[in-house]
This record gives sequence, structure tokens and C-alpha cells, in this order.
Amino acid sequence: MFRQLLHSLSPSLVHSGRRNSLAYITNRALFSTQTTATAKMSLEEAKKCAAYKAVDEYVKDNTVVGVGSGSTVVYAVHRIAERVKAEGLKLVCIPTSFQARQLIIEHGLVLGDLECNPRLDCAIDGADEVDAKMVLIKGGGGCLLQEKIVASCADRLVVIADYTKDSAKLGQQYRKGIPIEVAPMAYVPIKGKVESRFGGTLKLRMAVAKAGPVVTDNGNFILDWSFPADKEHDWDAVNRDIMMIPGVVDTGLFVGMATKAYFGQQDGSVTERSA
Ligand SMILES: O=C(CO)[C@H](O)[C@H](O)COP(=O)(O)O
Repeated sequence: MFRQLLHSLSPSLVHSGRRNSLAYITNRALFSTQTTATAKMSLEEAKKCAAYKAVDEYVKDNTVVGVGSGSTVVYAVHRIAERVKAEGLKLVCIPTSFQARQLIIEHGLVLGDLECNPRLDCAIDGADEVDAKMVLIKGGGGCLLQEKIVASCADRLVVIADYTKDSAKLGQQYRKGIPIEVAPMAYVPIKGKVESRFGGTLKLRMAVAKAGPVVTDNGNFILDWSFPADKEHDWDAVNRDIMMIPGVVDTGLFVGMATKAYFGQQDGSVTERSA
């Protein structure tokens, strides 16, 4: 594997027998591999710190907790399970996706649903981006519909994220656009309507290990909207307008929903923002 890495850097030098050059490349490659590993570790550490802090501050005994989706939420579920074991907390966990349901079951937590628990004390979820006014982009993992339903039933939506999600303005760091979940038969007209009304472009999200589009947990498609970044947007109005288009099931714009956000930093600290 290391030889492959060297090849990708400079095949001719690898074969040339020029020992000094090879040593130089070897050191460079080692340095860059270590740097990448360190960066990855701190991103994961940042997610973990944010998740642990949110769980420690918001999860109390005898409460109903919404469990979001994505990679940061995995740390939150670990922490919830640790506390249930150590402190004997009595909790009911409401999932926001197939992934969340699996996490709850795998960690031996009590699985609930909105039929039996229509009101939640808090929901803990990740985000793709959070702006200065606490407007969120969600749905990078395709679970926005159930995430929004569960969050809407919770007294508090607590966001857990790493430092790369904290932006003054949406689109500053997250470049994949705003996800819009749509009924499959309507994806072409919805794409045209949003593009002509608001500008930008919408792209049907394609699956990676399957031919064709991503199909959500609810059997729908996702359009990712690369919105014009040079304009000021009233996200509440934009969200309401898009929701009025027939066939739109929901958007990944969460406006006025999040009460608190925790951002894990590279140095292990956690910054907070409140609505
Ligand atoms: O909205 C989501 C899934 O639909 C996730 O919360 C969002 O994509 C963030 O995920 P991660 O914690 O992996 O960065």
C-alpha cells in the first residue's frame, strides 16, 4: 500500500533508484499520512465532545428523547447507553431513521414511537450546517423528514456538530445544497419550479452502491438544491414557498426549531449557541 502511495506521488522516482529522492518522498508521504490521520481524529473527537456534552446536559431521568441520524449521533447514543447503565436512567428513545432505530436497539435502549410518545422532552440531532440565526441545513444523510417530524414534537431540539458545521451564513461551508425530499413522480416538475422561482440548480441525489437514485426511508427521492449564494435569503419564506409545491414532502431547512447547538472544536473544547 505504501509503495502504491509512492507511485501516485512520482512513479518515475520510485523506479529510478535515486535514494535521496526516494527518502524525501517517503518522508513527505509519511508526514502527509500522519497529518490526515490527525485531522480525521480531531474531527471525530470534536463530534464526540459535542455529543457527550449535549447528552450530559439534556438527558434526564424519566424523559422521552429523540435520537437523530448521522455520524455524530452515534456518539450521543453511546453516551446515553453509558449513562443508562451507570445511573439507571429510565428513558424512551424515539428514532428519526432506520439508522437511529438500529442504534437504539443495538445499545439495548428502550425503543418508542410517536404513537405512544407524541411529546418528547428533547431531540438530539446532527446538522450539515448551522447559521448565526440557528437555521439548519439537514438531510445530508437523507433522513430529514423523520428528523423534522420528531424535532417538531420535542420541547427542545439540541444540535450536536463539529466545528466545520458552524457558519455565519448557510452555504459558507456546506456545499452540497439544501436537500428537498419529494414524491418520486414529481421530481422533474419540482426541480423546474424551484430553479425558476429561486435560481440555482437542483440535482437528483444518486445512490452509491445501487443503480439509480437514493430512495429515502419513506420511499421518496431527494433533490439537492445548490441555491444562489450571492443573495440574502429569508429562509423561513423560502421554506414555506417550497413546501407549497405539490409533491414536496419536506425540506432540509430547519427554521426556528433548534434551541441549542454544541460545536466540538479541534482542541477538545465545545462552543455553544442558543436560539
Ligand atoms: O441531517 C442529517 C441526516 O439526514 C445529519 O444529522 C447530518 O447529515 C449530519 O450528519 P453527521 O453527524 O454525519 O455530520
